[in-house]
Amino acid sequence: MLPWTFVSSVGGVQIPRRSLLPRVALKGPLGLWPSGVCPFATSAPHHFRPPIVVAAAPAGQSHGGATLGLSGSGRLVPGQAVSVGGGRGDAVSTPSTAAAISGHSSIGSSGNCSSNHSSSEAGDGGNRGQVRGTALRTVDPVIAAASATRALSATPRSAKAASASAPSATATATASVLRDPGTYSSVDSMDDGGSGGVRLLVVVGVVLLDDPHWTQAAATAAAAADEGTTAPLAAGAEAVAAAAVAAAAAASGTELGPDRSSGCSSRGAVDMPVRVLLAQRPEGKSNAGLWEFPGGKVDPGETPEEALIRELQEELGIAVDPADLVPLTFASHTYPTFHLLMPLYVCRRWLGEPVGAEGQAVAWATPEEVASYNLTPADIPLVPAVLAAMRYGTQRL
Ligand SMILES: Nc1nc2c([nH]c(=O)n2[C@H]2C[C@H](O)[C@@H](COP(=O)(O)OP(=O)(O)OP(=O)(O)O)O2)c(=O)[nH]1
Repeated sequence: MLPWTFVSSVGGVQIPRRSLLPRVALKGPLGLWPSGVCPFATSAPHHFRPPIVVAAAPAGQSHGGATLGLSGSGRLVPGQAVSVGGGRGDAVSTPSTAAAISGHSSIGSSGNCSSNHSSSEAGDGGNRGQVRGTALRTVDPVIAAASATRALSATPRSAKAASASAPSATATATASVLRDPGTYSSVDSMDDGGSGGVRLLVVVGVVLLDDPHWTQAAATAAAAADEGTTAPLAAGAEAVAAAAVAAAAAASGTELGPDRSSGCSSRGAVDMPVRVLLAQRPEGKSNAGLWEFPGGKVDPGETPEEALIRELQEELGIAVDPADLVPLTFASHTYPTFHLLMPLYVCRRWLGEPVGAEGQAVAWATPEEVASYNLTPADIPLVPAVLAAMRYGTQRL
C-alpha cells in the first residue's frame, strides 16, 4: 500500500495553504483509486464557498504514489483559456484542470505537499510537461468522487478532520471569482473568442427539502427558545463529518446509521419520508424533459445566494431567506458548448407553496424515487450527496 494524501484547494482565489488548507492522509490499495479531482461536500453555513477539490497523484505514473501538491496559488479564471503544455489557449480552464494546474509547481519538486509557492498563474510556465503528464489525467469527477468518498468512509477520523477544517478554507475563498462580474459568462453571451478554451457557465441550484425531521427539530428549538432554555443543536463539525461518511455510504451503497428518509429517525417519532423537489426542464430549453434541481444562472453582479433567491421566486413562487441556504456540494460538468459549474445548496425553509411558476413540471421525490427521475447529466453525480443530505441532514438545523 502506498500512502496517498488528499489535499484541498480552492479554485479561483489564493489561499495561504499552511494556515487554511486541510490535509487528510488517506491510505488505500494501490490501483483501486483512480486519480482524480472531485467535488467535496462543503460545510460553512454562512458564506458561499467555491468548490473544494480533492486530488490524488495517479498510481503507476512518474509520480505515482507521491503526493500531488495543490498549492492553491494558481488562479482559476473562469471563462478564460489557460495554457498547458504549449501556447496559450490549447487547454481548457475547467475547475478541475485549473485546480490541477494550480499545483504544477509542486509536482516533481519534492513529491510532497509543498507550501509557500510563489503565485503561479495558470499557464505561466513551470513544469507543464509534468502537469500534462500527471495532473491533467485526473479529470474524472464522477469516479473520483466515489473513490474519495469511499476512502473517507474507510477513515472516519480523517474525514472528521477534513470536514472540521473545511469551513475556514472555504469561507476565506468567498467567491472573488463569482463576485467579480465579467469573470464568468452567461451561456447566452458565450463565445470562445477564438482561444479554443471552454466557457464556464455559473448556475446555482437548490435541494429543496420537505423534511419533517427538520421541522420537528426546528419547532422544538423554537419552543425551547420561547422558554428561555437552550435547545440542543448538532455540533457543526460532527454533523459535517457525519455527512461525509453518509456520502461515502451512499456512494458505495453501504447503509449507515439512522435513516431519516424512511421515517426511522433516532430523533423522534416522525413517520414521513424526507422529500426533495425536482423540476423538469421545459420544451425549448436545453436538456428539455430532463429533471434538475431548481435554480438558474448567476447574473453578473449577483452573489450565488441572490441569484438563487431570485430564481426560486421566479420559477417556484417561493421566498427564501439567505440564512436558510446551506451549501452542500457542487456540479462540475462539461457540456458540448460550455462547462457548467453549479454550487448546490440545501434549503428546508421557505415562504409559499412551490409551484411550476414558469409552466415547468415539479415533483416531490423520496430518496427511493430520486433515481427513477431522468436527471440532467450534470446532476447525476450529485445524487449521493443529495441522498446523504436527505438521510442524515446537513450541518445546520
Ligand atoms: N438550475 C439548474 N440548471 C441545471 C441543472 N443541471 C444542469 O445541467 N443545469 C444546466 C441547464 C442549463 O444549461 C443551465 C441552467 O440554465 P437555465 O436556462 O435553466 O437558467 P435560467 O433559468 O437562468 O434560464 P434563462 O431564463 O436564462 O433561459 O444549467 C440543475 O440541476 N439546475
